[in-house]
Amino acid sequence: MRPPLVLTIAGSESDGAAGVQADLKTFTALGSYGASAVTMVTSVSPRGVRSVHPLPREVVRSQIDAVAEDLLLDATKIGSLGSAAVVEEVAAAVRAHRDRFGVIVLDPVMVSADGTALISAEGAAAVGTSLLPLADVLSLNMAEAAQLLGRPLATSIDEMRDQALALQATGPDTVLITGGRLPGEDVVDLLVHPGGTDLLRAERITGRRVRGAGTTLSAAITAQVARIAEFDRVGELDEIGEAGTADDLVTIVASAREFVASATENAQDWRLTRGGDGYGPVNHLITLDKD
Ligand SMILES: Nc1ncnc2c1ncn2[C@@H]1O[C@H](COP(=O)(O)OP(=O)(O)OP(=O)(O)O)[C@@H](O)[C@H]1O
Ligand SMILES: Cc1ncc(COP(=O)(O)O)c(N)n1
Repeated sequence: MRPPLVLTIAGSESDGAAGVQADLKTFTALGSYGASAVTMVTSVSPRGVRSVHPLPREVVRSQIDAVAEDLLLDATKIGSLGSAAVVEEVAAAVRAHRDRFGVIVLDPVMVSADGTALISAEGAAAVGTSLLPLADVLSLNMAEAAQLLGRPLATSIDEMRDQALALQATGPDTVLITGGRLPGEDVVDLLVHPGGTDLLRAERITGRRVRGAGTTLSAAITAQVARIAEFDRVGELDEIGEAGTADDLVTIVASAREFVASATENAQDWRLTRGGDGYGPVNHLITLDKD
């Protein structure tokens, strides 16, 4: 017997709102065992990013190989990578044993919420050429979609759909473009999958500025994918109802969005900083809240 097992390949983010820290908390909150391979170290506070240090490629490779050679992974999330060298090393590590990583969810983090670049231009280009073809699920915001395609930011749902289809053509079966940046009363995310296109609407939460929602969403999708793989393994798919059918990813994404929305709402009143300002995290551990 074993729990759903998930690996995150991503950067450390010192204030715990995004990056590996947010991934591991989210995996835990959703019942998965989380392993990690750290790709870079960032010094971040709610006021912004102070420094970004990609790790040497061999350090990243060694962590991935150690985990993938020995642990029975159900799913892997790939997040922030920092440099073209690390992107290429991660792609090489995955290609060497593609079957050992389970379902791969790629969240190609490019820019932090305060506008700081988290990867070089060559690194971003390498994500497009080397990692997109290896991903099963691509989860990204509108700015990341535009950058990967070399197009302007989408200004309508139709343009989001065109960009999602263009990204799907590069490899991943399922592409989720999140629409936090598209103005409107509702937030609309767009999901393209083998069965068609779905628009996922939710009421926009207004209030304090949030950081880490995108990271938490892709981590929640990864954890749910692993949970379904685990139910499948032990022959208990019936117990989770719809989320075990052909519409898996639509249901999984919808439930991951609900998780992020509750985690965002729940942390609206948090004041973690001395000055009380800056971007606030979501409450990743909302499922463990006893109140
Ligand atoms: N104001 C909001 N109210 C409700 N949901 C939101 C809001 N903003 C974003 N979301 C949801 O959060 C998820 C992440 O979306 P977003 O487009 O903001 O990604 P992001 O830019 O990577 O986020 P972040 O930089 O905060 O991590 C999506 O599911 C989106 O619908
Ligand atoms: C190491 C690291 N990873 C990711 C993000 C951004 O995440 P998000 O897009 O969720 O704000 C970040 N700021 N730092």
